[in-house]
Amino acid sequence: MPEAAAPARAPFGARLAAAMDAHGPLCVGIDPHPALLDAWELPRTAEGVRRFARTVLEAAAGHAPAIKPQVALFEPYGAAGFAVLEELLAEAAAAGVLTVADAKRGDIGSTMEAYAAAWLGEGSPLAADAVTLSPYLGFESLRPALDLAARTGRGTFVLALTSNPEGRSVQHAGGAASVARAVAEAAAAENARLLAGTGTAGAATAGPAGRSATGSCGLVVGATVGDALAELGIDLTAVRGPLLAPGYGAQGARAEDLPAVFGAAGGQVLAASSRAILREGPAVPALREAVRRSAGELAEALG
Ligand SMILES: O=C(O)c1cc(=O)[nH]c(=O)n1[C@@H]1O[C@H](COP(=O)(O)O)[C@@H](O)[C@H]1O
Repeated sequence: MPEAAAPARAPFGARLAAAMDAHGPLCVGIDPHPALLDAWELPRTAEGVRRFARTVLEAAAGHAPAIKPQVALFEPYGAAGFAVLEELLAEAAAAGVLTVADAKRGDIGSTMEAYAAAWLGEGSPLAADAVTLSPYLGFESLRPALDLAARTGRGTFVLALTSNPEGRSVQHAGGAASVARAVAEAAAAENARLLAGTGTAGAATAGPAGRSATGSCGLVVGATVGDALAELGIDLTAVRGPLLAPGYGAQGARAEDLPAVFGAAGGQVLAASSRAILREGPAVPALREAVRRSAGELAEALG
């Protein structure tokens, strides 16, 4: 797979920190569930998904630092669905909104190279600012994506403690030496390496405490995980990277719950919300109001 020359793009960690300073800690999920398309009186087709995604982007632009399209909900439309995703990523870039492709990729290293090229590679039509990754084939199996992200100024969010209750059975395994803790420590090592290096994968910023030196290797830590961090002895401030926190909104976590969950790492949190906002559509003003309300309560809770 040919790789185009690396661009003059600031590292993802620094770009996200700046965007969060400007617009707060909300990532708007774009999850075009069939039931939401019905509620918005849109067809269950790629064209329906296109109109849905454009509407959400219009409501979010200027009011949230990032959007997170859920790739699974574009996939059922095949090539036409991926074409809509490509358009959305390009339109978000033009609107100055960062994109997190929620693809949860993870495979053996040689295959991971191809996933990395698709979601993080220069010139790829599906390249986003960051992609979600699953580390359950071993954190180092993600190396091709981590390295390509560093070269292209893009980022990764690696699943550590997911928002669903079933996640515990794998992520808490090992007790004091839990799987989740190993993932967090590997991300911390990655960011330490990148921040000490050439400056291509993270950068010092003047943001609030917790974002003062933000690497480009983030973690996914659900807003619903309760006291799991204390229970497992995980220090997320040591990760020095952004924390994507789904579970806020439709899955039950409230903004006021976040300080207790994340403690001193609150400044690193980018809370993701999809259905709780999307249910307010299809009118752009109502959606925008939901975005502003969520962004406001998150900013107040996280400081
Ligand atoms: O990686 C994710 O974003 C993710 C990780 C996780 O632990 N839990 C989780 O809900 N998500 C995603 O975040 C979104 C949550 O959607 P809502 O529950 O509608 O806000 C979905 O697209 C999920 O796939």
